[in-house]
Amino acid sequence: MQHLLTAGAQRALALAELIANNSNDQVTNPRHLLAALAHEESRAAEILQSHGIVQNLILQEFELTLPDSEAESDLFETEVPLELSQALYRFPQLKDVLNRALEQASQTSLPVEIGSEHLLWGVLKTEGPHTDWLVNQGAISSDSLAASFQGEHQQAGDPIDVDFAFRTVPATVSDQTNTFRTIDAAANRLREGLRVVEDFLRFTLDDAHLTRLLKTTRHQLTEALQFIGQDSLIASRDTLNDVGTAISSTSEFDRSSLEHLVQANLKRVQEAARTLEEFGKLISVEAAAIFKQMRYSLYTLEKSVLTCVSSQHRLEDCQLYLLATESMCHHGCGPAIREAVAAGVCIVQIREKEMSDRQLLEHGRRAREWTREAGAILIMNDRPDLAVAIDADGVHVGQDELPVREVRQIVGSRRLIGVSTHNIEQARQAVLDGADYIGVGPTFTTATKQFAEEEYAGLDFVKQVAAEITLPWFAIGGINAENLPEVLQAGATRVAVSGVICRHEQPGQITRELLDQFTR
Ligand SMILES: Cc1ncc(COP(=O)(O)OP(=O)(O)O)c(N)n1
Ligand SMILES: Cc1ncsc1CCOP(=O)(O)O
Ligand SMILES: [Mg+2]
Repeated sequence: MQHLLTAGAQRALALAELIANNSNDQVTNPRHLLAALAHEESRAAEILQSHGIVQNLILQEFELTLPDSEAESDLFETEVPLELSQALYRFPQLKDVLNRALEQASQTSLPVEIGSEHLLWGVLKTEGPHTDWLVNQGAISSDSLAASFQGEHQQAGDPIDVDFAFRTVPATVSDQTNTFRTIDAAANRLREGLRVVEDFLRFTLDDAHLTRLLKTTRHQLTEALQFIGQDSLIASRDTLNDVGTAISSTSEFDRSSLEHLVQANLKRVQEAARTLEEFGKLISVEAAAIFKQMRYSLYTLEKSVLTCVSSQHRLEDCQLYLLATESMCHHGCGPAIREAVAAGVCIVQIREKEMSDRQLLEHGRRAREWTREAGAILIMNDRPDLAVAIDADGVHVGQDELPVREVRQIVGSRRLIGVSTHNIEQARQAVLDGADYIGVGPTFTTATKQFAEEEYAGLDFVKQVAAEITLPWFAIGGINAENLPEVLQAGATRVAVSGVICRHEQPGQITRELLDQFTR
C-alpha cells in the first residue's frame, strides 16, 4: 500500500530541509522539522500555537534560521505527491519520526495520508532535546496530543481502503463560473485582510512607510481584478450556497495579542493571493502575474512588520547608544563602557578599525563581560563573524558592507542587525531588507569619522525618518549635550554617540547629562 504525505506535510519536510541547509546542518533532524511544522497555518502549527509554542521560540532555542521568502515560496511549487518510502530515503534522520507518523495516521479510518499533525506526533514520540524542551515550554507531549487525535477518530467513519492522497478536479472552460466564484471569494478575503493589516500599520504601529507599501498592494489587487473582469466576479457570487461560510476554525477566534492578530491576517492574505494566482491563471496570465508579485510583496511586508514589532520590544528603553573605540577613551574602553552602562547606556558598539582580528576577539570578549554584567546589549561593528565569536547581541553594518541577507546567514535569526543609512531611500530599503534597527546620519560634523561636506545628512534627514519610520532608529554624528535638544526636537527618540562619551574625563557623568535631556 502506498502511503502519501499531504501537501502540508510535504511542504513541512521541504522547509525543514531548507532550515537545515540554512543553519549549516548536514542532515535534516527532528528540530528542523519542528521549526518547519510551526511555520504556516497547518494543523500542526495550530496545535503548537494552542500550547503557546510559536516558530520564533523554536528558532531561538535551537539557533535555526529560516530561508528567505523566495526560497520558501518555491515550496508551494512542489506538485508531485511524495510517497513515504521516498521521504524515508530522502530524510534518513527522520526515520523514526516518519514511522511513528505513519503509525498514527494508520489509526484513522480515512485514507492513509500523513498530515502535518502526524509529523508533529512523530516528532514528539522521537526522543531528543526537542522533546524535553517542548514539554517544559508548553506542556505538550505525545500524550496530550493523543487527545486531539482521539477527538478526530471518533468523528470519522469506517476505514476506506484507498491508496492515494491527492484528488484533483480538472479545471475546464465550463468550470469558469466556479473559477470566478473562487477568485471573487479570495479577492474579498484578500481585500478584507489587507484592510485589517493596514489599520494595524496606521493606528497601532503608526508607520507611514509600511502603510504606503500596503496601499500599493491594495491598488495592485484592483489592477489585477480589471484583467479578470469585475462583472464576471459579481455574476458568479453565490454566498448563500457557500458551504464554507458556516465553517470556522478554532484558531480564527484565538487572537491573544495585536501582533498575533496582524500575523494571522498577513498569513491569510498570502494564502488568498496564492489562490488568486492559481485560479487567476485559468482566466488571465496578466492577473496571475500581478497576484504573484503581490504574494512576494506580502512576504516582505510580513517580515518587515514583525521585525519592527519585535525590535520595538527589544530596544524599548534604549535611548542612548555608545560606539566605543579604545584609542578615543582616556583610560581605555573598559572604564568608559562600564561607567556609561552603569549610568544608563543600554547598547554598546565595539568600533575598532585598527585592531588585528586576534586583538579584536580578545577585546570583544572583555566587552561582552562588561556589558553582560550590566545587562546591556553588545554590538560588533562591521564584523558578523566576530559578533558570533564573542557572542555579541548583534552586528552593525554600513552601506558598503555585507547586505542584511548575507549578514543574517552568518549571525542567525536571534542577533540584531543594524544598518547605517544616509538618506530616506536607504532607510526605507533597510526596513524592507529586514534590519533590526538603523543608524540615521551623519547629523552634525564629527571628528570621529571623516565625511565630505555633501555627505552630511543633517537634521532634515532626521525629520524625514521621524515622519515615516517606526523601526527603531538612532540619530548619529557629532551629537553632544549642546545640540541634543535640536535632535530630539527633530523627532529622534534614540541617539548614538561616540566622542562625547569616549573623550570625556567622566564618561558616567556626561552619560547622565545626556540621558537627563530625554526626560525633559
Ligand atoms: C549606530 C551606528 N550607526 C551608524 C554607524 C556607521 O556605520 P558605517 O557606515 O559602517 O561606518 P563605520 O562605523 O563602520 O565607520 C555605526 N557604526 N553605528
Ligand atoms: C561612525 C559614524 N557614522 C556616522 S557618524 C559616526 C561617528 C559618530 O561619532 P560621534 O558621536 O563622535 O560623532
Ligand atoms: Mg562599517
